[in-house]
Amino acid sequence: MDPSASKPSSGLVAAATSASMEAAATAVTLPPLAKAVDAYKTAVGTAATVTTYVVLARGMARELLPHDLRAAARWAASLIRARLEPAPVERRTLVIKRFPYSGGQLDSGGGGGLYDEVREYLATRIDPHAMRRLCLRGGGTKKTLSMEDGDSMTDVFDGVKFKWASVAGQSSKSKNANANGYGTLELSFDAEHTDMALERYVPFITATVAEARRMDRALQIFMNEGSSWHGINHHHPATFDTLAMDPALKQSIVDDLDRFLKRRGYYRRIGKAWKRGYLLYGPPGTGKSSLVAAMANYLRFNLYDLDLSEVRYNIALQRLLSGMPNKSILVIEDIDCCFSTKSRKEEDDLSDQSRLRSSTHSQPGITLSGLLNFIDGLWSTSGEERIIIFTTNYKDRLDPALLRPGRMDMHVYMGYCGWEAFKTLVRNYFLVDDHARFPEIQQLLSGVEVTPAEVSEMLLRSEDVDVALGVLAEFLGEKKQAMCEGGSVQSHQEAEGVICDRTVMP
Ligand SMILES: Nc1ncnc2c1ncn2[C@@H]1O[C@H](COP(=O)(O)OP(=O)(O)OP(=O)(O)O)[C@@H](O)[C@H]1O
Repeated sequence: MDPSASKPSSGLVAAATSASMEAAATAVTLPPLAKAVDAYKTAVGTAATVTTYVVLARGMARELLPHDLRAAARWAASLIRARLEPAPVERRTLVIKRFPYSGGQLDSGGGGGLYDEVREYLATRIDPHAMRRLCLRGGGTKKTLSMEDGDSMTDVFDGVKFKWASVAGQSSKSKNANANGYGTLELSFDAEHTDMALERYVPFITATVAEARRMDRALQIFMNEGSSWHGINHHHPATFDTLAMDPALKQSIVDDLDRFLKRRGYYRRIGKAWKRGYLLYGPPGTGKSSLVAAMANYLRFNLYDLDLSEVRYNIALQRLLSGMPNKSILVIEDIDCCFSTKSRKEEDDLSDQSRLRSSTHSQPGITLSGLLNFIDGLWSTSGEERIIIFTTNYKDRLDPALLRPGRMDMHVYMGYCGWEAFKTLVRNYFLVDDHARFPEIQQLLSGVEVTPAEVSEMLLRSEDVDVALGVLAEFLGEKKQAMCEGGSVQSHQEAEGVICDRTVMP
């Protein structure tokens, strides 16, 4: 056989083989775009087929199924759809209007009204970075941010979103310039949170603003004239930082106050009046008045400094005490000097008739039992969150009725200047924590009775710490000498103050 005769056929075979190889190569190297196009074509084809079937099925159903059956199917389909689709959330909106005071003046100066309270509250919640436009108002150091009319912001309370919108007033209705201010604040929220908005969120705003205003206000000290109080601004600079006393004692007072403030619910539950009594005792110049001022500054409570020598009748005392608001401190200084030495027992032994006389206008004079009864009785129930402080230089002269447990909850001894108190004073006056003369002064302090007031006076003699400490060392040396010559031996048991908590606060 001629080998050439088989050539063409082998050429065809070769050509066919190479074509199939090319096709195979093309299939292997098909680019992703081409694959996507193929997939798209397949999908379109499938969709067209499905659509055709649906149209056919609907046509057949229309032809074959009776009208009632079709209506039932439609109803079932809509029911399923309603179940699957989330229901539109119902919203509620509270409109808070800015009402004018009588005489057309707007309620705008923070003087009251829910509108102002909400504005003040929102000023603390606004995120300046999240708002495109903001209003800045106020002057001096007090500036507040608020939303522009037409803007809105979201506040989250207890995990729930509350949306606030500022809506412009309708100034076009009136030519009156004041009308520009009749804007409203609108609070919107999901309907299911209506109770929360009204019963918790809005009261929370009101309480937050009231507290912020209280912390912001200037403190006042009231003094009694007759049966009324007269207040002046109270700028006593004493704070717990500046008070020179044993750090542990100081901390225990601060902790006690903090606990007291948090205990509204607790006092209600146990059926006790929400008040706390402190008896501060110790020699003159040890800082009792300074501690009272520090407590007032810490709590931001106004002080009511009661001068009992000004009060002649129990009825006047009752009027004064009833006139004290919540969150205030009643101070009676030198309580040992306020009453005659007549003991509570003797007072209790008085006949009914004499007691009646002592509580009427016919017999002037305030009795200790009258004061205590009123503080424990009516006064306790007519207000909340009140502190009573008695001070004395002579605790041993006090009537036992004042000292019995439950009356003055905490007894605080303000003692002579010890080492820690001295270091606080030097830090306050010279901003130094250590000095070459400290060891010498520490030694001297351990042997003399010197009050923080005396030490303060010496430190004030010079602005130069070296000179002032030299003056103090000399003063302490002289005191020590005088005491040695007088043969007095110092007991410094209470040098830095001792605390005696009569009723342990749970
Ligand atoms: N513990 C203290 N810490 C800081 N300063 C004090 C302290 N004690 C006294 N001082 C200084 O002495 C001055 C008088 O003190 P303060 O009136 O507080 O003492 P007091 O114990 O209330 O005296 P008195 O019993 O005479 O009323 C204060 O203004 C203060 O400058």
